Amino acid sequence: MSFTYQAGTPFAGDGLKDVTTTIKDGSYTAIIGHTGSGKSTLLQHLNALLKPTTGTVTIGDRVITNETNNKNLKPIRQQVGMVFQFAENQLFEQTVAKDIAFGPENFGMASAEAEKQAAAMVDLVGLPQDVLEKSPFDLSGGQMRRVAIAGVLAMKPTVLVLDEPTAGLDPAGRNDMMKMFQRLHEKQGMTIVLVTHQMDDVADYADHVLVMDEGHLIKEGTPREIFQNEQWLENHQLGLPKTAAMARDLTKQGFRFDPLPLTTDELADQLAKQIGGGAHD
Ligand SMILES: Nc1ncnc2c1ncn2[C@@H]1O[C@H](COP(=O)(O)OP(=O)(O)OP(=O)(O)O)[C@@H](O)[C@H]1O
Repeated sequence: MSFTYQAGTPFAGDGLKDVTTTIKDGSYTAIIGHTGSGKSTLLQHLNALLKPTTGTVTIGDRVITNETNNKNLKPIRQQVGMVFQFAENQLFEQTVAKDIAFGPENFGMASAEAEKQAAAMVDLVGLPQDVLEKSPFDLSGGQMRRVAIAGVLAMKPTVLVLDEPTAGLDPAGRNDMMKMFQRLHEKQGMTIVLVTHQMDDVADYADHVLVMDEGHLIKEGTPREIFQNEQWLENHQLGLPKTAAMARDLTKQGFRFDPLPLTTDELADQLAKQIGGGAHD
């Protein structure tokens, strides 16, 4: 598919060009690429917020083209939950419970049922029950973002699409949030699609990676395949995960790594072997 912003006007601009790919059910897919490469534009096609200018997007058994009627898109919006950058900016209700219940109620769920659902979602995102009656605006930034995510999860999506979900959080908050998505992926079998500039998160969590550049999908594969060629990454303004960069630096001191470790566990294992067992003895 291809997508042109403001197609047919003098302001037309390419967003995506000839992108062909499949995001598998149950996968944890990361989308990387430098600023303006088309990541957010691609995400918005995953729940038909944008429709392809040419070509098709197939979500489950629904085929979206430029001609698809907006009326037919509601089930897709329920199935594919979208967490935008700085999702907390979209909170607006008087209480956390009402904010989380807003989506399900809008989709026809009875109010009492939706509030029960809100209580369950607060648990799922790791917030205490007493936030339910608070104003979302009295919470910390990290808590507000969790409330926004709870509102998306309340729709019971099978796919969770995340656009830089940890931007602006401190390291501990980032780590907690990434662990939360990992739990949803592992325990509930959710398909996760993550746009990120954090190569460490790609190495730690993703099983598949799409690399975007100037609206094109220029490479896809496992994290190991994507991170195997540092020069190629540099040419596309991308870096190595910190662990891999550290291992590469250690090769200058005589250490040998094959393959280059992508996670701290892999680095520790390979180092232990080379320094006589180390902590593993
Ligand atoms: N609403 C818009 N109208 C016109 N052009 C747009 C619009 N949004 C994005 N674009 C253009 O489409 C291209 C892809 O942008 P997109 O936001 O998808 O990139 P991105 O990879 O998500 O960038 P970032 O990492 O900065 O979020 C860019 O050239 C951008 O300028």
